Amino acid sequence: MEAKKQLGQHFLINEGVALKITERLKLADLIVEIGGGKGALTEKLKELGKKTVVVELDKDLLTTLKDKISGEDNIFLVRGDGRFFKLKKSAWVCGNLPYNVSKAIIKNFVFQNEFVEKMVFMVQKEVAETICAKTAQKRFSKFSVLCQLFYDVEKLFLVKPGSFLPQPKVDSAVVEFRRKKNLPNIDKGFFSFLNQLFFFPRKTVKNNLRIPLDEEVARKRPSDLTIEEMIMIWREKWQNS
Ligand SMILES: C[S@@+](CC[C@H](N)C(=O)[O-])C[C@H]1O[C@@H](n2cnc3c(N)ncnc32)[C@H](O)[C@@H]1O
Repeated sequence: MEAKKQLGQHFLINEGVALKITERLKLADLIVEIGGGKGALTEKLKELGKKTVVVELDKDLLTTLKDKISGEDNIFLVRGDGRFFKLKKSAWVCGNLPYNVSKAIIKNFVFQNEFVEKMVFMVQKEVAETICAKTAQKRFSKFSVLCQLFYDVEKLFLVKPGSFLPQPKVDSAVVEFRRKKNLPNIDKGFFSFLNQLFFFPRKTVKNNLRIPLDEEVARKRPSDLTIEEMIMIWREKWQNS
């Protein structure tokens, strides 16, 4: 079966990488893997002996996967879309994500943080850098903020194109998300505020928000603010404006 480009199918052929990913999941009770593919990661998850749900969008691959895990009581295959998959109980989430929708999949689980203590994802190297970027760094963006609001994030290691078949044109990296002990006290309104704050990322905070602000803050770009400063502006200025 040919790999489907539109589904970001680059299958892992480096067992060492699969092992390094699953090692981070040893303490999970329930694991959800997004994009099972031909089962490179699923097979290593099988060895952990944890209850595992594998979500795969491509029904042809589900047939391949079913053969690989036959006789396993602990592994459940589901045809589904990682961008919309809803958790009903607490789980640790992992996956070698399809590049084109990796951000949408990550957002889906970030917004279900009450169920997800840990996530380990392989993504394009630049996406990993965006996830982990800090205030004022080149890649610090709205997506970095979304990832770091509820999670401490860490880039674990790089993976070269030769670890996949077919080979992608870009490098990959594995990132870990660990839920923070103290979650920020925000509600849905904060996300509308964030959209407005980053509406024109290159413009100033003042231009984006159009509310009275301290002069020093007003002149900054959105990406020059820390997450704590964003929350403070939202609470003290935006909600009262
Ligand atoms: C990069 S491959 C990884 C496959 C396998 N886990 C591995 O490591 O070899 C990504 C997998 O995600 C699947 N996929 C693509 N879009 C998806 C989506 N929206 N939801 C769930 N799976 C998806 C693809 O069919 C493919 O099997």
